[in-house]
Amino acid sequence: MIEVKNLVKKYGNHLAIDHLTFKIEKGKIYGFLGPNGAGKSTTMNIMTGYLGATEGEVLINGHDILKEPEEAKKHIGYLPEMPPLYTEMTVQEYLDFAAELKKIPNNKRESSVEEVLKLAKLMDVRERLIRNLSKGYRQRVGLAQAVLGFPDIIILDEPTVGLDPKQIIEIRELIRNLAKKHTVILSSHILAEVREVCDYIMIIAKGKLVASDTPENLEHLMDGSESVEIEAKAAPSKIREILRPVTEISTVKTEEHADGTTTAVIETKQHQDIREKIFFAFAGAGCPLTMLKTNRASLEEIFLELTQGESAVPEITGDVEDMLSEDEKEDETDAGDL
Ligand SMILES: Nc1ncnc2c1ncn2[C@@H]1O[C@H](COP(=O)(O)OP(=O)(O)OP(=O)(O)O)[C@@H](O)[C@H]1O
Repeated sequence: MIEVKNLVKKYGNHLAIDHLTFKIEKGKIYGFLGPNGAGKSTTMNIMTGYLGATEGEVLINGHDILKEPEEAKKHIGYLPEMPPLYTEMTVQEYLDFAAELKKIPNNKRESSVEEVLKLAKLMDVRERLIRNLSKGYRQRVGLAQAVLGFPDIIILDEPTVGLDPKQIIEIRELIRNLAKKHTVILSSHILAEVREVCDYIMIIAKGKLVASDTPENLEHLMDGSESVEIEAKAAPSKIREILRPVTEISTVKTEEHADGTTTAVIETKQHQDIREKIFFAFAGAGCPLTMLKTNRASLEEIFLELTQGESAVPEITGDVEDMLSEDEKEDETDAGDL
């Protein structure tokens, strides 16, 4: 569906995209995750034909975005980071105009615009001038424009920026609904958002793809990312002896405590679940286990590890309210005012 091959973008001497290669398959929600300045917007701008690449190739359903832009762009709807809205137009006028630009056939324009007005919950403001809308509503207008004509691929650069918590939930719902029929690619510096919405995450740091997988697999990705921690009433040597028959174990690190207990961090060779085996080994030896738990690296830890040294880290809370930046919180107060 989309193939990005060896993409390089230099701004002067600054290497913003450093040999990016990836494929996007049909019918999933993909998330570009990375700190500010990682190269997400640049990649999206190149993929949608807004920006030329220094090197490399982008194929959209087999069409080169630079060599056959018209054919390639037919398949894409794009919400850029700063949507170029004509603020002196009403919402309706702007979407009619966008439908014309997208070459939606005359007899389908009205119904197509009507459909996206409903979808983006813009019916009540359709006659308002865009300049009088709050940031949240403007974002919806940009989204409606991206979805207009229902292209196969919908690319959204930071789609929830500037929205209030209720709107964020609504837009996420909308994205999930879109994904039933379309391929959606969105970028975000908010980890919780990407984790919640996306089937597949691509982590970008300093213009490089540092990881790409499902959220679940990413959590298994890092070496030693899964380990079992136990505490038992025994000396370290006894614990090692009890664990010896469990062949899946690769390393055991022990720490002895003054109360006669020992904690041990046990790692396996291939992330196998060995909790039951550990339990029965200790039970068989008549040695009381006082604690047994799995330590898995969270996606937050993986993100930080992979993007270490970047200027900023993602917001990592799961709570929508907490996800708002200070600017966005200010917006929140007037988001309902239109
Ligand atoms: N027009 C430009 N001229 C020079 N440098 C640029 C330009 N646009 C982007 N950059 C630089 O390229 C790098 C990647 O920027 P980009 O906007 O793609 O990152 P991003 O991941 O989208 O970040 P953000 O979330 O802050 O938008 C950054 O270092 C940025 O400063």
